[in-house]
Amino acid sequence: MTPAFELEGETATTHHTNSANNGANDNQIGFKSRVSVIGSGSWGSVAAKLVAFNTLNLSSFHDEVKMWVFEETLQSGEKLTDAINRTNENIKYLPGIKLGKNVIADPDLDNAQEDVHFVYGHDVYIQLKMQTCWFLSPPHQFIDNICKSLVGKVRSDAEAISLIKGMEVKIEGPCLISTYISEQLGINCSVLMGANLANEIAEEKFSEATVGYRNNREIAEQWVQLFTTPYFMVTPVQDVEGVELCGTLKNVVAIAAGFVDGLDMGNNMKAAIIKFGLREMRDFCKLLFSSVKDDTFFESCGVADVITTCFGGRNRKVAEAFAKNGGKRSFDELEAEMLQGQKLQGVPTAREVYEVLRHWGLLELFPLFATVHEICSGCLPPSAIVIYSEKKPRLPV
Ligand SMILES: NC(=O)C1=CN([C@@H]2O[C@H](COP(=O)(O)OP(=O)(O)OC[C@H]3O[C@@H](n4cnc5c(N)ncnc54)[C@H](O)[C@@H]3O)[C@@H](O)[C@H]2O)C=CC1
Ligand SMILES: O=C(CO)COP(=O)(O)O
Repeated sequence: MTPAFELEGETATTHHTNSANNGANDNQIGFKSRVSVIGSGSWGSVAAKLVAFNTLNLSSFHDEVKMWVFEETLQSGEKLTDAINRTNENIKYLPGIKLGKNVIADPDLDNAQEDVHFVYGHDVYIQLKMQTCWFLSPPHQFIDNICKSLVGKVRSDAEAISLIKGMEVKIEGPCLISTYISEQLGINCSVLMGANLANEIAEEKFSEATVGYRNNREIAEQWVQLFTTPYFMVTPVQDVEGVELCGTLKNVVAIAAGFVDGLDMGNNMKAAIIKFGLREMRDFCKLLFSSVKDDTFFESCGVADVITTCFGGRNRKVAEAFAKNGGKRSFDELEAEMLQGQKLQGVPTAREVYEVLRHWGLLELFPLFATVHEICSGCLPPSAIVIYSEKKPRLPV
């Protein structure tokens, strides 16, 4: 389509009204959606790269992708945001990878929704439902503060997608991050999960992912379009809870796999852990949401993510070191030393799952999940991943 209308220096995609009937034909104006990425860790940066590649080619989106950065000062004295904008690389969390010139790092969360006035100011019919798209990718322990600082600032028809693997535990029970975002910001929130080790996708090695959506297939298709590249294949699944819980719970299984590696117990044992883990993932999901579909476990967000994280993820790696040290060095210490600012999700998730299960009196039914937390918190030695008390097998066999 020939661009015919200039707005603030940018071309819109459809027809313009003349000044005499300004307003009368406003509903013919197509607006471009703007994408903001909230979070700039290794995965947030890769996600920005994927999306920025697509916004350049999709006429319905603004080229620019703003990426909110939790500001920090690098050892050189330079601010991380300045370094990203100077080099077009996230030199701390994803060094060596160009993000795309249209990715703009910004430390001010308010700027992530700056087009609100732009859109209201022109009082137009919104052709695209997804006028402002967000996706949120900070580690889950930080989402609370981020949402609080966004409350009341996000337009209600914005669409969000969460890439966060984790969950919130409230007094009344567990709460999915996507639900939490929806409740806090009053917007719809889909999820994207999958076997997605960030460093591999950054190097454009092939990977699959799953978009979990609630009921709007059209929105899901837009997310698929925004993320899909020749090396990143995205499948929509109408099971937001199943997709998100798979992404969340597999990190606990990966910690167990790391213990097995640290204890040099072999690949067969690790495969057993993966099997037990998948079973507990399924049971936990169904306990929380009977709507969760069996097929979801066979998508990238399910078995594929468990496998890749149990073999190549950070949770596995740090848990291996923890077991090798006989549990004498804490996860916090090892995480700081080995990951240099990157964050593990498996340890806090294991604690959260444990709290939920204890609250419901169901710990006995989830021996793998329970044992992982008890080891992480120092109540049991790493070897308890197989042998619990009195040398009885703790795993369900
Ligand atoms: N890295 C990966 O391979 C993948 C990660 N994920 C998920 O993506 C989410 C984000 O993880 P990553 O991008 O890997 O992060 P990361 O672990 O690489 O980096 C840590 C991030 O936390 C931020 N941060 C530190 N303190 C903060 C604070 N007080 N408030 C807000 N942010 C703060 C840092 O700026 C940095 O962006 C997690 O839920 C993770 O499970 C999902 C798929 C792949
Ligand atoms: O979620 C991930 C891969 O899909 C990343 O896992 P780790 O955080 O263990 O690296």
